[in-house]
Amino acid sequence: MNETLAETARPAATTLSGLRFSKGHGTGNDFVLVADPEGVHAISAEQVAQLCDRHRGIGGDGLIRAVPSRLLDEGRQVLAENPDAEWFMDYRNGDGSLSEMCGNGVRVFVHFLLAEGLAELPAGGSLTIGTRGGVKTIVRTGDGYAVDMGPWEFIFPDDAAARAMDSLVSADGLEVARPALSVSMGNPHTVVALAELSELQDTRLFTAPHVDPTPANGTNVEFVVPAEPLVHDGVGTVTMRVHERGVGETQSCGTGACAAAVAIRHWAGQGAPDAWQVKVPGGVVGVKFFTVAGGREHVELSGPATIVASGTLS
Ligand SMILES: N[C@@H](CCC[C@H](N)C(=O)O)C(=O)O
Repeated sequence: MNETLAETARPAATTLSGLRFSKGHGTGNDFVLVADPEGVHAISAEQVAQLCDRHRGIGGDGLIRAVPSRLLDEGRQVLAENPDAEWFMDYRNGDGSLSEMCGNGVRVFVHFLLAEGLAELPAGGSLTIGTRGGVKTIVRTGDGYAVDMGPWEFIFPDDAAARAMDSLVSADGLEVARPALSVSMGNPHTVVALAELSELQDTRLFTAPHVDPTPANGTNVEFVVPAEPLVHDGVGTVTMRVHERGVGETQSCGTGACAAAVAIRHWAGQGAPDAWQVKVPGGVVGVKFFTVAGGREHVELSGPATIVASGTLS
């Protein structure tokens, strides 16, 4: 199991029997969702792995527990930053490991809170939630939600602005190791550019790509092919496949799409657009760069969110 983030002290694992759950996805990145308004369901890493098992469980790339921020140590830190962040997205990867952030998960989480009547998001309004990657603000869009994901950063910052690449990635199906750039969206990503869609198809992601050097807490690896031409009507387009830390290949990764847009824009240089569409096996997500008060650049991720089923664990 991926030991990425320190576990804080938690109560003994909950009994799963009788627990209500929903199943949802954002562009095919799928999650088991559990509402825990009393903060009494400390679902352990092992239980998450059981529930996310695609043959013996419900199946999912990760599990999201909705818990009031005031009932979690990490949540209380978030409340100090923003007292409006009533709900905390307690996210775990399918293998039970913690991650700081999940971009598709945030949209599905908000959709779940609304469906369960736990929060309100009136048209024109916004909802603020807590995550291990900080406070996120969400608004509705025509076909889903847009999330202010906050700022991005280079993971290996030395001279990064001047440098195109900082690591080498090898994967089954790629004959030689490829140069890559590592970007943090709260969680770690390593973006590898490929020249052709056929090369992207031939890359095999059953096993984790090898990244050298690997970011300290492991990394999610995005393989991207820029469109030709790259920009159409002011919007850049990129096609992406991803191998996620703690999961394996997934149909989509929201934070990965943001990291891919950061890397491609960096490689494209001056004049590259601030609006991107990222095509993933499970659909399309939008990424935009914008400047907030104080001059810092933030990334917005947009896309759909769907709840497909709800039930009770036996
Ligand atoms: N699929 C997510 C990212 C989930 C976490 C990731 N596997 C990690 O360990 O950082 C997304 O949509 O961002």
